Amino acid sequence: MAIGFIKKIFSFGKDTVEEKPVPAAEVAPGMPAADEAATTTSVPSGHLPHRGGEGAAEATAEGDRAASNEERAATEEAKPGMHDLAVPPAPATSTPEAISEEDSESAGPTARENIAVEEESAPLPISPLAGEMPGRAEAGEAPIGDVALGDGVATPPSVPSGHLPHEGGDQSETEATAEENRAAIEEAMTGADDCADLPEVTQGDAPEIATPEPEAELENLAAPPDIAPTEGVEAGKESAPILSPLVGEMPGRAEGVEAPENPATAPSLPKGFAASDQRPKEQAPTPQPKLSWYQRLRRGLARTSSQLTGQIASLFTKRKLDEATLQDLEDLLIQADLGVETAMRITDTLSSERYGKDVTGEDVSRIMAGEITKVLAPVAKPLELDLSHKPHVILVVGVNGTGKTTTIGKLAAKLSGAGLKVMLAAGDTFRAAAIEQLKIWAERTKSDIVASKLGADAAGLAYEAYQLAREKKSDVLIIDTAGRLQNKAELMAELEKIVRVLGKLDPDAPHTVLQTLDATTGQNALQQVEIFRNVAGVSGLIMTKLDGTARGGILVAISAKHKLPVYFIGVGEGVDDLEPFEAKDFAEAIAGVAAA
Ligand SMILES: Nc1nc2c(ncn2[C@@H]2O[C@H](COP(=O)(O)OP(=O)(O)OP(=O)(O)O)[C@@H](O)[C@H]2O)c(=O)[nH]1
Repeated sequence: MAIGFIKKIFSFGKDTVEEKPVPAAEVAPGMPAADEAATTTSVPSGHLPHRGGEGAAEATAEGDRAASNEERAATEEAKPGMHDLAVPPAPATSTPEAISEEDSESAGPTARENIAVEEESAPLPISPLAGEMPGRAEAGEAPIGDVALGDGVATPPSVPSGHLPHEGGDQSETEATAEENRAAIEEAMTGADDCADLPEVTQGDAPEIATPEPEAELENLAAPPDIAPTEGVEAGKESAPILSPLVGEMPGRAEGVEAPENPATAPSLPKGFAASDQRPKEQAPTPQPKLSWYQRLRRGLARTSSQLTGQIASLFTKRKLDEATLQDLEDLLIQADLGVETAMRITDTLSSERYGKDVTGEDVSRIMAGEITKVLAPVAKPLELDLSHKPHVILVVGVNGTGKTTTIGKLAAKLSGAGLKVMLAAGDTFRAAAIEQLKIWAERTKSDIVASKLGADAAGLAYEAYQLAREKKSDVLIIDTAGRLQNKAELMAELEKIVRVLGKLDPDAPHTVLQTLDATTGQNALQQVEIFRNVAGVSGLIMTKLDGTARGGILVAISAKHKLPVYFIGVGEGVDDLEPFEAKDFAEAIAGVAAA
């Protein structure tokens, strides 16, 4: 094997490629020959992630999600081993280092037998949806760890958007087929705009349970023979045949009552009359052109900026700049989540330029945009991939619903679109819909996928996925994780374990730990970063949902405090709605000044 080879540093998002020699010692076990590493395709955009963090702040509960996370803990307790899954046609494994101590029970070779690897565009089976899975229900039903994927739990037709329900509901038998289920999820994942306002399915929404077709079973995941019927699910019950009503019972066909032949036919007018129809003609709706990502960003931040500019304008009406005004301005900026540090930067600059003089709202906005840009510019960095790792491992972490799975899909699309070999690992083993969602993303983006069943050990899955990605010579492995509140100690410990287990295969892995932040969150996001950074070594951020009613100011406060790279921003649910983070664009959008 060649010792000296070229380590290619790929910057993903911006800029270009940098080459530097790598000492042989850096080559991970199982690494391919140097020439293999060097032949990888170029990727869009440069910066090395940094890891680690300072002391964690005390966490606070995030009300409405707390209950479901407690259930997750219960699910965790009750989840079965992975050995009850059927063996997939897995490639031969060379386990470079055995997992020992407390990790061995989950990440050892037995776990390997239970992982399903699906090649790109293989037909996928349908799995039950998140909220309908036992162990996820609000009512605290017992988890059914033994239920393999493919035990179809269908989406009720009213399930909104790509974010499938987290909460459970009553279960009932339906005629839904696996295909319908899958179609519903796919539709939900694409119908961003249409679904944005739909309510989340709650416990009372009675999700439906589909009777799975035998062929719809996962080819490599089988239900164990001793599967117990879960509460609310009547296993093996035959569905009643659908009977059409008798003719006499049909509306308008009751005995002796014949429906008018054609009620819609207008009577013919006598000679000398003419029919006129004054009703407004129905206009075919003109399709709205999709806004550019920048327009969506500005629209998303409009609430923050218009509130700020409105308040600033009224503060500076016919007033000379004095101490009291500066103090009022500082308060406004802090209320907009910008953080004390940035608020003081802005007031200091304003004071040094205009103290004792007349000041307009526009003056303030201009200075504000400039100072925010200065805070954000150092963190607006491309996501750098070191493809000599083969694979570069990206672990995606964050609180529930912050957009991890969706962001992984978007990243995979960019990477595989650039010719890289991508593997996804469905490490969110708590939520069936998350597994299904990731499978769909894998299919769409022509990525390989490693998935296991609901309730499987996430650290074991991550370990197996890493080994398989090495064997298949994937360029990038992206590992999804279950969403968790930052104040749930046991779930955070599980995340720590995933990181530790990956480190057994390569001490530098995971090479990037990405945290997704929901832009609509506000102040809590600061604390999320603090805790996840300490537990999982977050090395970079992606802020999602900046197209919604975003409170983007918090990203400024986070950047000022943590100085973590912000790689991308999410501006929609579609596959292309992920943009490299640009400090100036973002600052101008918050300050409400026109792009220069
Ligand atoms: N508008 C908008 N919606 C987004 C964006 N990113 C994700 N979403 C939506 O947010 C919801 C949650 O996204 P997921 O990707 O399921 O979030 P998650 O973090 O994986 O969720 P858990 O698995 O519960 O932890 C879905 O409806 C997504 O379509 C974005 O940039 N803009």
